[in-house]
Amino acid sequence: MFANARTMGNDASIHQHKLSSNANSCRQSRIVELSSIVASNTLKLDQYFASAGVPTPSFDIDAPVNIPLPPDLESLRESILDASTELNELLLGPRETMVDWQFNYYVPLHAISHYKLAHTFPVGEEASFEDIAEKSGLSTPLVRRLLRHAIANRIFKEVRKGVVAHTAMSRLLAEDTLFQDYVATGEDTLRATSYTVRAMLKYPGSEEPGQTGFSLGEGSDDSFYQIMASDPRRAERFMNCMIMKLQGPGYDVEHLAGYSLWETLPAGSTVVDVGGSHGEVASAIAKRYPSLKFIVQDLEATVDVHTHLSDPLEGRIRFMAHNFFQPQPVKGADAYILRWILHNWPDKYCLKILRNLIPALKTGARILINESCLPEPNTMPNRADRKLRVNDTLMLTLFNSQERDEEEWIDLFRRTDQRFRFVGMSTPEGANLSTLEFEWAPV
Ligand SMILES: C[S@@+](CC[C@H](N)C(=O)[O-])C[C@H]1O[C@@H](n2cnc3c(N)ncnc32)[C@H](O)[C@@H]1O
Repeated sequence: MFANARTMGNDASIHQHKLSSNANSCRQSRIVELSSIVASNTLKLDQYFASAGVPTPSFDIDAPVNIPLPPDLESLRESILDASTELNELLLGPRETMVDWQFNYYVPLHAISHYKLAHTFPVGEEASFEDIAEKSGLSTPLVRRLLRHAIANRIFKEVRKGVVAHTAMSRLLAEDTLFQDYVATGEDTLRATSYTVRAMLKYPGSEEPGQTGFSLGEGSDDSFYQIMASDPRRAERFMNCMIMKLQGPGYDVEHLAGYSLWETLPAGSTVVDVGGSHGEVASAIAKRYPSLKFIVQDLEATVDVHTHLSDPLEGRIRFMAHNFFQPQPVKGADAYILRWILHNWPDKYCLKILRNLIPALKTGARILINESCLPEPNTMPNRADRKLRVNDTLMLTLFNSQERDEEEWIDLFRRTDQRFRFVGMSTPEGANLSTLEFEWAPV
């Protein structure tokens, strides 16, 4: 009887195999389709690495921390990442995909950051858990547990039992100060994240920057910027974290400097960059268009320290302290830029910022918004879409603000004043930010 059952079982599995082979010969399953995308595109990348003499990706201490690729191959890399993520999640299945078993990934990272564990021995050398414990003041068992969690994520490696060495990732933690600040800031962001729904419950529908997950997590009614202003080191850490996040071609100011409006402006035109920070955008446009003049406005504390410009730009770029919640003092300029300003503010405050421009606007003046523009559903590769949605929720957590789609941007201007005319939107190849152009058209 047992023998029969075994035979039946074998027959059944053979039958099942035949069925799935037949199905596959009719139509490839999604997982096979994805694995083919991964295989063929990875082969192309590997051929490029070999022909360009670029090392293939690795976590060795000397490995490049970014993968340097020309734009056409960058899109190939994205397609591999998208396909392999989908394949991974299909094979995990719905339940395991949603169960975030890495929810405390940041505990070892924060411990490494606080106790400077990556600094306890030089890159290229080895250290025992005991050595690291002695230098950090933590106990050996705690160091072992925390580092083995990190090691499972390729941060350090255990070269022999009880002895660790650096990988490319632990090297970043040891040597890259921007990256160190990025990790340290993650602690603030995680706390704020875990308070987001609590803030929504406590302040339903709030558009106040002091009623966010961030503020609630801090036990404060102050906004993110007020809290940062009270702690200069924390503010610097956050700024470094932003600099790190924005490295790479997607956020390059050259995308905005290449915008079509600049070449149509008459010689001597004035462009105002509202909240223009260090003047990077103004400098990039000024270098390409020597006949344009710029005024960069920001809060007093920011503009004071950023007055060093290269000679040819001196005289064409002027810095001015201006709070954009006050009426715009530069009247009759040809264009006003707001790059990455409005996504930090809920609609209620965006309306105030935009209405403060109106008394200064001459007929035909252009307002350029340079911001993320959320895509229509199902129009963007999944990884890029996830990044945008992560940022949108982060805006909620930190500011009670949001990222917006094209319709929402147009609607924001319509609600500000019906006399704004939408001219158009463009997103250059490879840019993470879109430019939306509006014209002041009172008649
Ligand atoms: C996300 S940054 C964008 C900076 C710059 N536009 C860019 O694209 O790199 C926001 C800027 O708004 C400035 N800012 C914040 N509140 C402001 C206010 N009330 N008035 C003027 N500038 C302000 C900040 O100092 C900061 O430089």
